Amino acid sequence: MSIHKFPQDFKWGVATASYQIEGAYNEDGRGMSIWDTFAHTPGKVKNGDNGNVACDSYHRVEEDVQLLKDLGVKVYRFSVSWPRVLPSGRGEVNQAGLDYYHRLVDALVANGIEPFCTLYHWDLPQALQDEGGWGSRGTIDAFAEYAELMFNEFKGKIKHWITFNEPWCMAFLSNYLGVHAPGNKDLQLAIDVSHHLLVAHGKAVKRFRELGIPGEIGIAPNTAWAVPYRNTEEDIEACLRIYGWSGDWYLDPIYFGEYPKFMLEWYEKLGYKPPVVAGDMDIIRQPIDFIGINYYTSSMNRYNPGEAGGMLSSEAVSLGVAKTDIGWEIYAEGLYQLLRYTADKYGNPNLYITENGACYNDGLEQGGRIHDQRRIDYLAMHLIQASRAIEDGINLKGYMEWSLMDNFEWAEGYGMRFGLVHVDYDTLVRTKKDSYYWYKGVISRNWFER
Ligand SMILES: OC[C@@H]1[C@@H](O)[C@H](O)[C@@H](O)c2nc(CNc3ccccc3)cn21
Repeated sequence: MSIHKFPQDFKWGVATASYQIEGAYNEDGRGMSIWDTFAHTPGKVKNGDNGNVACDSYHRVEEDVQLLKDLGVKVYRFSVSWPRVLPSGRGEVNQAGLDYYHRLVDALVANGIEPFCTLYHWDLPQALQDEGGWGSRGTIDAFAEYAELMFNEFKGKIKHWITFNEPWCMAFLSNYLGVHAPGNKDLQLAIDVSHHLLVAHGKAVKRFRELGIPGEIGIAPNTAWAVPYRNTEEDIEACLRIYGWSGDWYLDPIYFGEYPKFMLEWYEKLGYKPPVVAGDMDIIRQPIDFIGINYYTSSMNRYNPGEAGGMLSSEAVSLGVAKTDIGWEIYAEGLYQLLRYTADKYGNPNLYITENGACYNDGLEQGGRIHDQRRIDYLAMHLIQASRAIEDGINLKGYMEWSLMDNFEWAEGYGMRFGLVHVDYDTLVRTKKDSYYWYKGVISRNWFER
């Protein structure tokens, strides 16, 4: 057994997202989002689930903040529903929507919890999608205006801002693979979306600086680590393309002002390229204060130019390790390798683990307890790697576990549970799981033994 310690000022937290927990999808002036449209479309989400009610967090601010206070977190990462504050995506503000986030932020601050605000966690106003969504350059300025509204409204209250959660999901999962809203399957569109969101990110960061908003701003790519099947150039390059796809493709323009050459050449070989307009790359490369790392799993990849290798000629093969209940392989070493790679490539910037967690669908036992020992084991394994990274000089500043509570798991619906707190979706009763108490202990001690 060893002791795993963390710095005194380490920011322990948990994360959620608006569409996954709020509900109240058609209340108090909220506009429709692309996820309302997608989830209401038969066949898109398992069991026909949707976020109409979700965890009803819109009506349970005090109850949920009490869960956060009891847990002892220093920060709470949540996202804002853009159509709740701007029902049409731009123009008329919905004051009731802003009031909800003021209630949440004021309750957090009153309980000594720092709000960590994600501006965009996938719920684009449907009105903007009707004009082309992220495939249209018009959405760039709409986002910049939305961001400016939120910066001014919460100036001094919210001091940690994330522009986008997982650009790869916004672009490729949603517009090339078609798994998420709006469900397109068009590679050039996905490349266009990637570029437009990067320009939107840059414009928002630029306004953040120009407005003199106190605090820090960053972005949270979902960076998948990949292990080469064989130590060959072909398999190593197949791995480079995997995390180049979801990480470097977004972080290189921000840190270096240009897309990664090896990925550009790959796409151009297939006949695709980003729709760069003069001046775009200078906007994108606004300096940011941190990178958010969302890490869950890794893959083992090998070169395969055939169908199994897909668009990147990179085929995933099993790591031969245990999987969580959603089928993702458990590979904690991948978290360390990803942190190392990111620190080495981008000049050891401040990093937060903005998401890390596990899907285990343990249910209520006799006596109302939920014994999710597998989640505790998963978290411990990954926190060991986080502590190792800090000891190796990586500027890891915090860890936000996904997620505070079970919630709407996108195309999987409510069948996949990631929460430290169990939610009964019939009664909406919250029940703390064993992992909640374990994580509470880690936070209070700032170390753990394993
Ligand atoms: O799937 C768990 C969470 C999800 O609930 C969060 O909203 C999202 O930010 C999130 N990202 C990942 C990793 N990337 C990913 C997302 C969707 C499908 C496959 C992988 C996992 N998660």
